[in-house]
Amino acid sequence: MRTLITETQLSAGVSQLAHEIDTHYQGRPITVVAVLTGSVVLFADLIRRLSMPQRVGVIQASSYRGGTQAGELVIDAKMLIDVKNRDVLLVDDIFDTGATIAKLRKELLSMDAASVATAVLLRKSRADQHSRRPDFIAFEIPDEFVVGYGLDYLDMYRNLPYIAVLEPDEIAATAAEFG
Ligand SMILES: O=P(O)(O)OC[C@H]1O[C@H](OP(=O)(O)OP(=O)(O)O)[C@H](O)[C@@H]1O
Ligand code: HPA
Repeated sequence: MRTLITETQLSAGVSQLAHEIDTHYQGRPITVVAVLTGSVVLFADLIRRLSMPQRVGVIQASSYRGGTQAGELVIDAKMLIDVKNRDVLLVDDIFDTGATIAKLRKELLSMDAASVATAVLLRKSRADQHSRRPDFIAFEIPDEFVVGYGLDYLDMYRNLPYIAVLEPDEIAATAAEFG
């Protein structure tokens, strides 16, 4: 595993992300929505650095079940709190193809959220992305499969305190052992 972003760099990046979000909202109350499962580590760190009044909620979206390529995107909003007429900040760990963020944003707007802004820890640089960029991005990264700080392969590695690239032989070894 090759470390891409250290624990110290993550902490500084999340603080900077929170600062940009604070500057944008100027103390206005927001509803922060975590995209389960990958954003849980970022979410816990981010909301404690934001200074405006917050309601917090969760929504589940999953498309990488068991693989490193996106499949069908399934959204489960059963646990989501009411977002009608609220300014929503949607928080996810990674913007890869961008499909998850794009679909969730539409979903929240269809629930009559007053506004939906998006914040991600990582944005992958790849050619075939949804055109709307996240509003707040902590780190731009190359197009490699990464794990740690909430990001998984086969639900493993979410607990790592840093972001690492999982090389193809490690992907195969993980699948053989835990798949
Ligand atoms: O930009 P995209 O190509 O849509 O990819 C990004 C999404 O993929 C991952 O979720 P995943 O489907 O793996 O579910 P998980 O959060 O439960 O790991 C990640 O947490 C993002 O939500
Ligand atoms: O690079 C990634 N790693 C883990 N999960 C992901 N979901 C989209 N891209 C990634």
